[in-house]
Amino acid sequence: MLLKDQLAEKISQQRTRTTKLLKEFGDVKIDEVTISQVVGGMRGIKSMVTDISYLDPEEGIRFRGYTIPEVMEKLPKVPGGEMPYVEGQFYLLLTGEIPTLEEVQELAEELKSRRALPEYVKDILRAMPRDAHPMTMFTAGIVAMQRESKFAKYYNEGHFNKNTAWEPMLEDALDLIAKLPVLGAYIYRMKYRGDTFIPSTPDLDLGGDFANMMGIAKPYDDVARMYFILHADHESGNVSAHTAHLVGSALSDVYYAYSAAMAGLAGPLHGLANQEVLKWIQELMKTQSGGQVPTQDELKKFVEATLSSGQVVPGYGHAVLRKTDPRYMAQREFALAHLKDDPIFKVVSMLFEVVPPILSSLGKVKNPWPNVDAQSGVIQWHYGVVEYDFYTVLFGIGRSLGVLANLVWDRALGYSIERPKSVTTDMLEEWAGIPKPNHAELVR
Ligand SMILES: CC(=O)SCCNC(=O)CCNC(=O)[C@H](O)C(C)(C)COP(=O)(O)OP(=O)(O)OC[C@H]1O[C@@H](n2cnc3c(N)ncnc32)[C@H](O)[C@@H]1OP(=O)(O)O
Ligand SMILES: O=C([O-])CC(=O)C(=O)O
Repeated sequence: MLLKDQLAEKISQQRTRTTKLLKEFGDVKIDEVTISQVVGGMRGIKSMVTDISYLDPEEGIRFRGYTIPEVMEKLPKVPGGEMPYVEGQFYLLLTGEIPTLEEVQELAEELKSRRALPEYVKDILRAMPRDAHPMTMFTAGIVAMQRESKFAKYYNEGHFNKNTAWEPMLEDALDLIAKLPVLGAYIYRMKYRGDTFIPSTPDLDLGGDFANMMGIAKPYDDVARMYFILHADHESGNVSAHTAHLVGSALSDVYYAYSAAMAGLAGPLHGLANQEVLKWIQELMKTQSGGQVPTQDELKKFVEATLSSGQVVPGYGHAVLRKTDPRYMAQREFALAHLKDDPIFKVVSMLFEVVPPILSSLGKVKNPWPNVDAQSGVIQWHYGVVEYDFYTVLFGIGRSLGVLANLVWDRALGYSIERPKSVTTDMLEEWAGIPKPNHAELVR
């Protein structure tokens, strides 16, 4: 496979760099840590390494050094489509090189041969209560497939070797990336389309086949491609990527690591926010404006009511970004071209004007601007995926591209088991110079 040959070459170059850094410069300091960082979710601590993507707080994500518009322009496009091959994004993330059409098509063919979902996974999904959340089903489906792991087999047969461990990891990553769209579409059609299934079609690329299995006409194939490419990676500290890295660092295979990552993505402060945005807009449209597009004033009141009830405004704010998310802008551009008159898109656009000044006025929100989740659901809704519970599954299909590329590289570079040090509150107080509490004072 062209991908594997190119990757092998990159790995050998990168190993030299990492070995030199560790051997000759291992003691160089790159950060200092404060109490507020330790208590506050390790925000900003430079403690992980990845070359797959990098997030600048002002600019947003770059995939292997390329901005979103560059990726969209440079990756080979699917014939007859507006968007690039999703497979090309995986090629880029894994190797750092923009693939040729031939390289992407070879990878697409390879993935097609790995799509089949084991029957027992379908049985497990069917045995679950139909009202289980789609992310519960998605996560369960992934962990159930762990018995297929080629890495686990290689390890269990005693073949583990730091030089070759990336190869069975790559095998597992290819298998899982190929199967996730099938798993996602199966869950969708089982849960929301009365058990009517559409088989995978071998002549379609990953994004095109996903649209086919979902049963949604063009341009949903391009919507799927755009969605998966944009959600592929967001450097390594976000909850889903970090979880996969952590779990994988124990030499757990791709299935264990990615199902754990999906459990994190299912949290409302992370990936689930895209479902929350649509749910919240639906509530607004039902209760405040009788199904019509609300006025700016109604919108302001609704946002203020959300905040005063102690909830966050979903789709706004970010742990690292300090500007509007370029993934929001890329999807907004698509929406302006394809669904400009959609009433929900009008609300989404009005929120872009109304929410930031309100959040800024609170004086505590570090980023009042929208993130990716504020814009993705409306596009899905427009093309008929109105079951917003499902949106995080879409995110999970896309996120596999970056997270699994990282897991392959983790093994290629022999990264260690992750094990940061925890400290006690007594220790923090001592470092802060706070006198030890006197028992008599505490009782009073
Ligand atoms: C794909 C993704 O995961 S993107 C993020 C998706 N999540 C969301 O959209 C949920 C809404 N947003 C949020 O809850 C937050 O902005 C997060 C979780 C994304 C980031 O959290 P933090 O890094 O802690 O943000 P920040 O430092 O700005 O928080 C400071 C304060 O502002 C509040 N805040 C931040 N964003 C918002 C928001 N959208 N609405 C209301 N309050 C907010 C925080 O809750 C915190 O309040 P507190 O001090 O009373 O606890
Ligand atoms: O970077 C983060 O913390 C959250 C996010 O936007 C993502 O993972 O896509």
